[in-house]
Amino acid sequence: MISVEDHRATVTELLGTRPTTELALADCAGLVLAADVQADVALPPFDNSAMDGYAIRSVDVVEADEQRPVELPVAEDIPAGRTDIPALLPGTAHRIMTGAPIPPGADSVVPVERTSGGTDRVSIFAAAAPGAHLRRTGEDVSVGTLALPAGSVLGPARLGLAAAIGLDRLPVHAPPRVLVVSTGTELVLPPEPLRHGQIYESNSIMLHAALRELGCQVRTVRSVADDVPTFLGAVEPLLAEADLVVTSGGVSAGAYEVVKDALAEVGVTFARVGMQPGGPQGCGRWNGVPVVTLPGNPVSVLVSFEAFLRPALRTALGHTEVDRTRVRARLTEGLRSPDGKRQFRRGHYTPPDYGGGAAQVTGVVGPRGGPGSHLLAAFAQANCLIVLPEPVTEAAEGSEVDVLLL
Ligand SMILES: Nc1nc2c(c(=O)[nH]1)N[C@H]1C(S)=C(S)[C@@H](COP(=O)(O)OP(=O)(O)OC[C@H]3O[C@@H](n4cnc5c(N)ncnc54)[C@H](O)[C@@H]3O)O[C@H]1N2
Ligand code: MOO
Repeated sequence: MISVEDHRATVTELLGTRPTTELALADCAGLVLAADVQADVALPPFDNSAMDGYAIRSVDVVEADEQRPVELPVAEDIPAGRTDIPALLPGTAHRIMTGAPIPPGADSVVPVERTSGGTDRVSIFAAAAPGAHLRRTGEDVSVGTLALPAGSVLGPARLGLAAAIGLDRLPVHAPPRVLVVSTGTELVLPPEPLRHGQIYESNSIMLHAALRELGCQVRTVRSVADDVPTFLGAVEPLLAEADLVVTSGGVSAGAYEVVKDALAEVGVTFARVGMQPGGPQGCGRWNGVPVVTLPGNPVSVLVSFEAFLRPALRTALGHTEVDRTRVRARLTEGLRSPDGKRQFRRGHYTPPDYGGGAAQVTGVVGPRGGPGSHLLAAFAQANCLIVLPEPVTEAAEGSEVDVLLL
């Protein structure tokens, strides 16, 4: 039996590091930037108005108040997008909209609410401090500065910044093309009705969702019969277009272990990992393509994904944070775990309540469902995995345990 750490290290090494590619911004969400990005455009690119109102010289309205408004002729109208901007002459105003360039000569903007709102002449009801409601060139980003360092995870704000400085593509660690293959003669797909002995296929849908969350491109083959020639015939032609193959099922000790039977021949190795669920695992290369074989039980599939594939793929994609957030929490009920195996129980974590009189510092966690690896509905109610280390056989109610937040 191999340890969880050893198998995780093997899978991580197998997947390696993804090469760099350039992708359109819309395809970069969740990926990791592969090189520093300098700004060639300042933000804002020009001095502009933060308000709809009137661009003025502050000296022209120092005396203005509600009782004695200052009236100015409105010389120009400057909507956002106007590119020819006439200078402001002393004793005049330009009507201006939010985001429009400040005319040369103006040093302040009076919001429309503090004026009569006129288009020929305007009464200004309040003095304006120099610089009021102006957004200065480069106050957010100046030309030549580092806008985004390599290693940045490209979330909405960072992609927005890249777009704002005029980029339409970014260098990222290329998302792998993952081929997901579910095996099992018992598997059927809707709308086919279930006959006794059949079940609906669900593992490929879980894996697809989990892989998409990491930014992978996913192709699925949803129900391959437990027959070696059928399996090879369905998967081998697709290998050339895959950077990784992930299979489910057919790897334990039965008489019809299609994945094991087909892939042991080509050099994929199979072993038992000291964990529950997810004991039977395999990995290796098939025609040079990395293959990770997961056990078929649905809960085992998703727990194996969390334990091995998620950290390996995040490493491959250039993330520095590859693990789930780990917290300590008090068990709301006692749990048992097999000796010598790391147990991952599905749980529901409630964070500490810092309010009120008796502030708690530790959250609480309770299991969802038993240890059985077929209990998918219980997993669907969970928000965490409770980790009971290999030597632990009992964790009492009220004791502190490690929790991985999903
Ligand atoms: N004699 C032994 N039997 C089993 C052992 C063992 O060590 N000795 N290990 C058990 C453990 S632990 C697991 S996990 C499973 C893993 O078996 P396989 O990887 O060969 O998976 P299958 O037998 O193909 O399927 C297991 C289970 O999951 C259902 N399944 C499979 N694929 C899907 C899918 N795509 N969607 C939904 N459900 C699926 C399948 O119908 C089975 O019920 O072996 C134990 N047995
Ligand atoms: O190890 Mo199996 O994955 O428990 O059900």
